[in-house]
Amino acid sequence: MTKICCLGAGYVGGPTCAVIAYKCPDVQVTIVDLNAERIAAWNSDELPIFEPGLDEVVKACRGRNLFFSADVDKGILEADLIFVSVNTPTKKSGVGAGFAADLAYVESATRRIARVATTPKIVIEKSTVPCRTAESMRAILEANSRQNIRFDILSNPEFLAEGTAIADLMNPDRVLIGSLQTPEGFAAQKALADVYAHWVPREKIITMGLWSSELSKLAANALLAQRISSVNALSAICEATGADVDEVAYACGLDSRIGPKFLKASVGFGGSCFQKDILNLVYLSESLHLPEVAEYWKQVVTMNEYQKSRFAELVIRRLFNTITNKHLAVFGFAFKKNTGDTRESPAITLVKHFLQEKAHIHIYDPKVEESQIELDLCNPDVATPEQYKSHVKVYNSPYEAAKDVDAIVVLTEWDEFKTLDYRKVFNSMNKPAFIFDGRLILDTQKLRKIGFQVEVIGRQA
Ligand SMILES: NC(=O)c1ccc[n+]([C@@H]2O[C@H](COP(=O)([O-])OP(=O)(O)OC[C@H]3O[C@@H](n4cnc5c(N)ncnc54)[C@H](O)[C@@H]3O)[C@@H](O)[C@H]2O)c1
Ligand SMILES: O=c1ccn([C@@H]2O[C@H](COP(=O)(O)OP(=O)(O)O[C@H]3O[C@H](CO)[C@@H](O)[C@H](O)[C@H]3O)[C@@H](O)[C@H]2O)c(=O)[nH]1
Repeated sequence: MTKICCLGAGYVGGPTCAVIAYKCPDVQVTIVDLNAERIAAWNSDELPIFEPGLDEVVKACRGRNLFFSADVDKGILEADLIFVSVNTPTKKSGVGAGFAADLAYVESATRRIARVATTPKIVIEKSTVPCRTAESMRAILEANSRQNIRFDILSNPEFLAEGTAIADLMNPDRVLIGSLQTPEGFAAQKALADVYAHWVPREKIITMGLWSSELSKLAANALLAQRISSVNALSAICEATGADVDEVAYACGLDSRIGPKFLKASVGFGGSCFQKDILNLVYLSESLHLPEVAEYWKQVVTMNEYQKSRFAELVIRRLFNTITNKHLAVFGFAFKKNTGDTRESPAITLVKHFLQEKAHIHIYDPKVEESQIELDLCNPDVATPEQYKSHVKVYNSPYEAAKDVDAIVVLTEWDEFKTLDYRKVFNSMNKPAFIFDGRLILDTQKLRKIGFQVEVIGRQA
């Protein structure tokens, strides 16, 4: 029986390896993590992350061929294939601070594999890493291995999006496997391809060299984020001219060369990946002495910041140029719908702007825990604990959150926001009652008929 171990039971390691176990009953999968609390949650009825369909997958194979454990060494010792799916955040200090990926977790995981392994291993980079990281991993493994053990390194970047992770994993557009172009590299590539081939058609499993595979992951995220910044840049032109950004995106998306996906204007993209991976690409370009290339990609992030500030300024301007002591309901705190993840959520930046203006914020999100909101806002970058206590309140219902507020600001595109009883909401609000749709999901005509003052990204009032 093939044995797989995954280092890192996070948003990627958990769902990815759970789906492997689900689709490959003949493979034993053990997901390990240094964080024992997270492992305990994976072994409980309340999984540590919310992802549609994940519960069913985990419950179907946990204890059968899927195991969650804090015993990292045992997982490494027993496995034939080891996924490294640890976090690679943007560096906060030192060389490359604010841009480069912090590879400390990848390195420490690699050193642990080298120290513990007693049999040959195929080590698979699942984390998103800068180009040529596999080379450093190989050097560490070869220099630190106790006996003369063979390690083969593969790059197998993950393309799942949160909120649709299980569907993406069950039916991926492609599975990418990079390896050294040597007979041993090809053999390792085949061993991993055979696992995916349990459910992914062979023609969707594509293979290439290590460096192309590593770079493809950064490139895919950069191209996706670039589309959003492009449509958001157009949204500013629409607001100034009377064009409608949804109509413009629709017209452009019908061109088969452009395609309709990822052209939804918004208050800005969030999530743990886009900004981090573009900054990583910017750093890589600078390191390669390609300043024009670096500047080009950096603009995608600059535009995203501009979009968030632009929206905050719109709210303040429409509320008669001051929101001091006004009450605003923030609908949605997650970075997108169908996830409880708040990493780099635009809501954090928007609330920061509002708190700087001394507004009172009522937050409602169907999936984000109050403790998470406090963690995100109560930090030196956003608000002091006193400010948080006196100016932020988290609610369990959108109706409660909207009571006695001057404005509602929609920041996440949760489906439930489309079908609320807005007459009831309107009646409970201060007048004039404003609603700002940062996700273009609401029926503005209906809202105006009720009496709301409505503002939408990418459309004139
Ligand atoms: N979140 C996504 O949607 C997504 C999608 C594709 C790729 N990625 C990439 O995948 C990687 C992981 O992302 P994530 O969102 O799952 O991160 P995460 O923070 O949710 O999970 C990472 C986990 O790794 C654990 N860890 C760190 N060092 C370890 C070690 N030495 N041994 C065992 N466990 C260790 C941490 O405790 C943590 O639980 C990142 O490189 C990210 O860029 C993320
Ligand atoms: O047309 C769009 C599409 C998305 N977004 C926003 O963009 C952000 C990212 O959304 P999405 O890409 O759907 O979610 P992620 O989970 O961040 O997934 C991205 O990042 C992952 C981590 O690298 C990759 O694996 C995925 O392929 C890539 O889509 C969110 O704030 C969305 O609201 C828009 O504003 N407009």
